[in-house]
Amino acid sequence: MSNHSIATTMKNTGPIQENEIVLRTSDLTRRYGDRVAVNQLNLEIQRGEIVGFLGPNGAGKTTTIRMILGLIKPTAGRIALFGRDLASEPAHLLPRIGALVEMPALYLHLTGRDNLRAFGAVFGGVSQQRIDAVMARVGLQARQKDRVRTYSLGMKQRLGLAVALLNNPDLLILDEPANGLDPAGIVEMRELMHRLVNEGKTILFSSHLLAEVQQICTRVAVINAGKLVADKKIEELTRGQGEYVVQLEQARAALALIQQQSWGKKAYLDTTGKLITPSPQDSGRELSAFLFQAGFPPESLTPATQNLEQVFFSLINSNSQKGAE
Ligand SMILES: Nc1ncnc2c1ncn2[C@@H]1O[C@H](COP(=O)(O)OP(=O)(O)OP(=O)(O)O)[C@@H](O)[C@H]1O
Repeated sequence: MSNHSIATTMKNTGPIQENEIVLRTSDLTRRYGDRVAVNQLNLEIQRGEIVGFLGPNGAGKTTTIRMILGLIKPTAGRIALFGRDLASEPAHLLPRIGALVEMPALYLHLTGRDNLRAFGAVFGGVSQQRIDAVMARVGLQARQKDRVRTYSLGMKQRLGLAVALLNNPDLLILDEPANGLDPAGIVEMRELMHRLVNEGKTILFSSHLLAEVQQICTRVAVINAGKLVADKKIEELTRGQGEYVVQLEQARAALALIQQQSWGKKAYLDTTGKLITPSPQDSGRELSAFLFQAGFPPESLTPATQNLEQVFFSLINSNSQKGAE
């Protein structure tokens, strides 16, 4: 992401509806001179979703996020928040977004609590009770009277999130929220994001930690060179291609037999000795019946899945090749 730093939230101004489209970008484009940083991007996020926004370095994620936060203007295209046009009503709509972008701009010489007081004073209408609630939400009560200078990176990140939550925003935009966190901090951040979504918030977040994204997101939007290359539910994206993972004794003998079948030419053994194979008529039941009849009863048989990392790299590579053609 860029070096831009912001931790912000603004005032909540209205209820949101069930199944509401919280964010929609339509042909959103941003150019810097001749370079197209974001290229006709169409994204849609519904209330209650946690959407992972992925892409290699320089793909256009930060530029997109900065446009959604009203920090830079699109060259072309539109952004609608809660069904209303951002360009026409920024003062009404931006208060409903809380954002944590890169390292939050905190006052290091003040305590954690005084930071929230200071941001609360800028936003207006933030009560002491709200500050208590937000401190508890991010698990910083015990350290709230310590100066932020003494905080770990993970604690600063959580305080940044507390600032973003101060005014109870409907949509949270988090740019690399796990940035600099240790494994325990990453788990805490994941649980916190789950709790926030269970409370009715919607989250769009960027990350380079694909295993983390796979665990946390309901949906993933991938961009490359400013263009959307995938926008799918995690299960759809990681679903295998009709192959099965079979654990059985005599895997090698079963493989030899399967490879003689018209449907089984692509079968192989993985590094742990499991049999990875297509199935007759693409059905797990048919494969199981075949193995039983052939005298190779399977101990287990499950549809193969791909991990997000494999999917991500194949998407980015195939997209780059298309671009080069
Ligand atoms: N202020 C700017 N002036 C000129 N070019 C810019 C500016 N900001 C971003 N760009 C260019 O726009 C493209 C997209 O950058 P952006 O920071 O949005 O990518 P990103 O997906 O956030 O990358 P990363 O994962 O590295 O943070 C890059 O080619 C970048 O060099």
